[in-house]
Amino acid sequence: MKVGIIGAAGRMGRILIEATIANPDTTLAAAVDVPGSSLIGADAGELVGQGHAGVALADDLAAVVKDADVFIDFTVPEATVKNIEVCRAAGTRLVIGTTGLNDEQIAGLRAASEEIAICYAPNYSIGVNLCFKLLETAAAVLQDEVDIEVIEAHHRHKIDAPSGTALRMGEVVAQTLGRDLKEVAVYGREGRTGERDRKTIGFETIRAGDIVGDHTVLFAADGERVEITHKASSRMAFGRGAVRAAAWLGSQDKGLFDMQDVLGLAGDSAGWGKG
Ligand SMILES: NC(=O)C1=CN([C@@H]2O[C@H](COP(=O)(O)OP(=O)(O)OC[C@H]3O[C@@H](n4cnc5c(N)ncnc54)[C@H](OP(=O)(O)O)[C@@H]3O)[C@@H](O)[C@H]2O)C=CC1
Ligand SMILES: O=C(O)C1=N[C@H](C(=O)O)C[C@H](O)C1
Repeated sequence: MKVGIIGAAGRMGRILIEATIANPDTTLAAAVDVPGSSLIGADAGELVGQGHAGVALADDLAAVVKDADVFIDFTVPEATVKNIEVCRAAGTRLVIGTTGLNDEQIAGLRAASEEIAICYAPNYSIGVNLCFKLLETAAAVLQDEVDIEVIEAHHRHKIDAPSGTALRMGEVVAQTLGRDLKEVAVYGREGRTGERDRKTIGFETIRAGDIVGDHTVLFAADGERVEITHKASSRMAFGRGAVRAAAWLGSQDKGLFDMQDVLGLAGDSAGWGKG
């Protein structure tokens, strides 16, 4: 499968180049970053210390969109929205890891997936996707007898909060409990808050240092607590998963999928394509 990387000079982009080169099912065919970057024209393989790959970093997706079967986009929402349109016009598949898209941007993505195959997931690590299933079980068993809080920690460079993964964890729990996350979410607390309402789902965000990505969902009852925690110690956990998704997406013509589909875990869960 010929794979192109968008946001190739970024933290995840570099990892994705490495992961694409390392995966026996994928070949690096294109790499794109933002116009004006001093790295435009550099060889993508050399950029990540993997030797010459014969793929020069481009600054215009439209110019290289036909070079790959699937593109992987880990950039910013505004760029992702434009990239979706370029891929839609070219009929090229897209794996999206960018988080922080608003409802309107997600609606656009959903519309594009009627013409091309799109995989969109807030977290491509296998461990986090397993946690989504564990959260369904925990919420179904503990039901309305617990207070639920989602706690996440990331590096100081992260620009969106809460993380896409934390929001998805909240959605999975809320959907299992028959609640609407938009109505019950509480984002941080300050001042005289009053007693906690058991129906709410709280989110706490930490931004510090070089934390790759930690997520905990806390279910607290009177007398006991359950915590489901995932800690990423390397971005390669996300990179390997996203490249696996790209290889999988190659056999799809159109539709909206997420990492649960790639791993065969999709069912009643609250994936992007399901809600
Ligand atoms: N789903 C998942 O598993 C994961 C998702 N993420 C998400 O991925 C996204 C990127 O994260 P990260 O790699 O840390 O961020 P970075 O800022 O390190 O990388 C983003 C890259 O995209 C580039 N870029 C910006 N605009 C464009 C454009 N129009 N065309 C091409 N490239 C562009 C940036 O260039 P410049 O810096 O010059 O603006 C930068 O090189 C975030 O939304 C993050 O939350 C991260 C990890 C895992
Ligand atoms: O920005 C990051 O770094 C990450 N973002 C994703 C998110 O917002 O959930 C996934 C991962 O935790 C790393």
